[in-house]
Amino acid sequence: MKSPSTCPNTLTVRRNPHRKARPTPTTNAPPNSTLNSSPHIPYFPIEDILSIQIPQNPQPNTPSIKESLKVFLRIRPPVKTAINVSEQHQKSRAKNFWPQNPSKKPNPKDKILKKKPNTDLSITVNDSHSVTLSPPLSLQESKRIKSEIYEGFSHVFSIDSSQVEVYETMVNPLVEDFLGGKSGMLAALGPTGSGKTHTVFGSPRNPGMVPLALRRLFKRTGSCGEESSRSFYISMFEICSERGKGERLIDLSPDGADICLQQSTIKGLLEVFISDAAQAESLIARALLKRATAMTNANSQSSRSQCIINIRSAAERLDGEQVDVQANSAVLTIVDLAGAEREKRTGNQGARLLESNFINNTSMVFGLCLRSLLERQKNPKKPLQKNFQNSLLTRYLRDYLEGKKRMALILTVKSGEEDYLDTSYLLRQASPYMKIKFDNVEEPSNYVSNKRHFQTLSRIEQPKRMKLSSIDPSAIEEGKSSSDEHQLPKEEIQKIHKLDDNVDLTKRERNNQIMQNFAKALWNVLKEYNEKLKLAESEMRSLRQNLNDEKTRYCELEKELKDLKSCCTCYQERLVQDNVDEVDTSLESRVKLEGQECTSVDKINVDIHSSNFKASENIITLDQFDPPSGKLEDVIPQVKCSDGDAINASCIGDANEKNYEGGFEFNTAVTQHVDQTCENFSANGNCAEDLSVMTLSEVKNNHPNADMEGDFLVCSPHPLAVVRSDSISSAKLVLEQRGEDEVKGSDVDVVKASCIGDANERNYEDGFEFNTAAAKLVDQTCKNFSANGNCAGDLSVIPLSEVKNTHPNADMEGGSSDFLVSSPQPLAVIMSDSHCSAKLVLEQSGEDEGTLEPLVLPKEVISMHDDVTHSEPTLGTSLKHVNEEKPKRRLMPASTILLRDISVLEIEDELERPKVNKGGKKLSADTRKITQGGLSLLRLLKENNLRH
Ligand SMILES: Nc1ncnc2c1ncn2[C@@H]1O[C@H](COP(=O)(O)OP(=O)(O)OP(=O)(O)O)[C@@H](O)[C@H]1O
Repeated sequence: MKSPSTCPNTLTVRRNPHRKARPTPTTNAPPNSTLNSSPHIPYFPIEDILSIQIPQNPQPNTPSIKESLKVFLRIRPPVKTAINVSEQHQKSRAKNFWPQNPSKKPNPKDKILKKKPNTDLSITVNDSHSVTLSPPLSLQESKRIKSEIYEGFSHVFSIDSSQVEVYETMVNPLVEDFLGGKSGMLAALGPTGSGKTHTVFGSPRNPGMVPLALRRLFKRTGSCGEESSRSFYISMFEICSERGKGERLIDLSPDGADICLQQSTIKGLLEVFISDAAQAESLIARALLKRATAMTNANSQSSRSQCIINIRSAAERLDGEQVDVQANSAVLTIVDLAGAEREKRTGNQGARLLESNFINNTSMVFGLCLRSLLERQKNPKKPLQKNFQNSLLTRYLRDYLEGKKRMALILTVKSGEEDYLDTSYLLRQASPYMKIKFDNVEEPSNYVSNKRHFQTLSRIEQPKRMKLSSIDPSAIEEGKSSSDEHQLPKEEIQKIHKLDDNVDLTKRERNNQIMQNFAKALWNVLKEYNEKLKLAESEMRSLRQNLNDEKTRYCELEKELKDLKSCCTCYQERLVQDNVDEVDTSLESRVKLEGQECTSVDKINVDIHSSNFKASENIITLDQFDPPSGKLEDVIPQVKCSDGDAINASCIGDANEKNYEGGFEFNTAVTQHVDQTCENFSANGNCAEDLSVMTLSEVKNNHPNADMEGDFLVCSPHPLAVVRSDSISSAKLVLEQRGEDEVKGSDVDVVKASCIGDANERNYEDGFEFNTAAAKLVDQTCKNFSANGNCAGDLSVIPLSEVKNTHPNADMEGGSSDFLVSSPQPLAVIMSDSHCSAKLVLEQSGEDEGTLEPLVLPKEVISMHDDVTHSEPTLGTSLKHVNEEKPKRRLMPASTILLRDISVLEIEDELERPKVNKGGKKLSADTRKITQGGLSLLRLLKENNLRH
């Protein structure tokens, strides 16, 4: 046994900063302007508000209210060793039945326990602000733990301090503040059995803080000395563990139903109207009976839940009636936390142990919140940890734990040596709390600043007023059975019924305040936006001005450019170059030329680039021309190969300068045919195609290897094309059908063909004959190919030299001067530039492409040209020479070159010749040269010539 005077050899002083609390505010609450004011609601001072310049930051001169968190320490006197737990249980059972009968006098038989002398105390009070904690000798020796001094407490209550003393020092200031309109919270913390419940609720003989506060609230005397007729609402609930897994809220009021926490608000919590202390104490006694308690090794009646009591004032009106000023009334909250437990000491097992965990966790979260608040106050940049989210208790007390509302802590510890560890743990944990300051807590609600008022309002809807209709009968009934004194007076009930009328008034006033503040904030925001808007507008105006300037400059430059272009002679060439560049990219797959676009075949706008055209207008619409006199088939025998029904054709016609009309006649015929074809094709919607026109010379400029001269190309690349030469000595028609569907199973009706016709001046008809034959051959080939449906292909023109390079096995003649007009997928027509030879190469694209052997045109077709070959040997040779220089790509068959010289055209002679067999059969030298179509064409040309 250690002597109390014995001091440890070494001493550690744990210093806490000095308390900087302001003196407790005066208890004289300012007059409640809200309640005393007339019910008339003033007009909304919008003008005044708008003229207000709200400072962005608080005035530096305004002193900020800083209050330290008040931390009190109470030491429970040591329990007499003779008292065992069961005896203690017997004793403490009375606690929960408190007050059994407030009128009942203390039983003189009740023994007052004599305290053991302080022989084995681990904690001693140094003064009203500090204590010394001494480890038991065993620990001092074995673990070399030294004594520690804890100081900085708001007040340390001596071991034998009475409840009243504690109340007066610790709670009464809070109560006075509460009456003055300030909310406040007191929380009791400490290890199990240290006296938290005793301090908060006490016993019938030693009423704790709650009953003492209630008595104080109702004992507030008026100026005449009589008791005031104040009234309050009280609510109580507990948070307990639900089978160790979750947390559960229980309303402890007599008629409490299910409640839940939403944000920081308890939904469904009943508030009971109380008008006198006895009634209130009775309610609390009944609530404590409901509270979860259990016997542990450390406490015979250990609280197993966190218990929260809220007292809210019902404001008084001048006429003496009470008004529910829930909107802005203060709340006094007292929290009795379940004590932290060490398993070793409590011996808890099973469900009890789970409860222990819940209790310890809650205490830990509560402590973490306080620490986080402290760290935030040390370093405002540090974010406030959201620890409060981890338990219902801390969520509910969030405003307090974030320093928005005042609170005080009462730490309870046991003084025994065996309690050293518990005490030490608590004091170490709590010692930093004293540094916590409240610098922005709410002011009394009737003279609050706007900001603080908002903070108050964040909790205003938290408690719900209990419906008297539901509580009264039970409360009065039960009150009768326990104590007649605790009945709610009927007059009070009647009074309360009248309260509802006044609630609206208060609410409206409150709304008014909210709106005013809201309007101010909104006005400031709007002002800022207005400034920004003005800035943006001026910026936009200058940008718009810049844009206009730029536009004007652009227009001027464009105009200048146009003028320059019109003056510049090389512009035309450049234009051609540009157009042909594009053509170049598509030559591999099709003949695609740029030019004027038309939306339908019926309205073909031909953009004439050539100055050879004498037409005064630059735009000539083909449909302006008279229909041709002859049938198209007469002019273009190839048409027959598709029977005219399902032909999707590309027609190319050439005409030279002199025979312009003839050329157009021809083209008109072609166009008409195309129209007709289109009509036929309109069923599958493929006819809406654009036509374009450009000179072949333009193409040639960009494609120097293309064997063309001065020709015109009017084309609708998809799928119609009309190419007109500016030389009447050559004409070409390309008939083409596209689309996979047409190919399949087609013989005559559905033809997938690529037909190329060449004709020179003299052998024009032959050329068509040849092409007709070629087309037929292709048709035939297509038929062969239709089985695998690969016949859909575009036309392209490439020189045979290229084919030779890539297809060395191809049986072709004419060397590099040959042309290949091909439908790469899968048809290819290769035509020689020599009249004596012509070839058709059938080729399948894709992987098989290289494996197919070129298809040689039947002899009878080739032989058609023999005469021509013989008659024009030099031209073929010369062409070869030309092509050697330009080995690459050519758009038109070389035969067109052979036909270029209009001067050798003997139209008269040609007209005299007999018709050619359209089937491509070999005819006599005199008759086979000109077909009926050729005759028509030549007739037209002649007529045109004659006209000129
Ligand atoms: N200051 C005191 N004076 C006399 N008795 C006290 C004092 N403090 C506590 N006691 C007694 O100690 C016992 C335990 O106290 P109490 O139940 O209040 O502890 P607790 O801290 O609430 O424990 P728990 O956290 O387990 O609920 C009670 O019987 C109580 O009457």
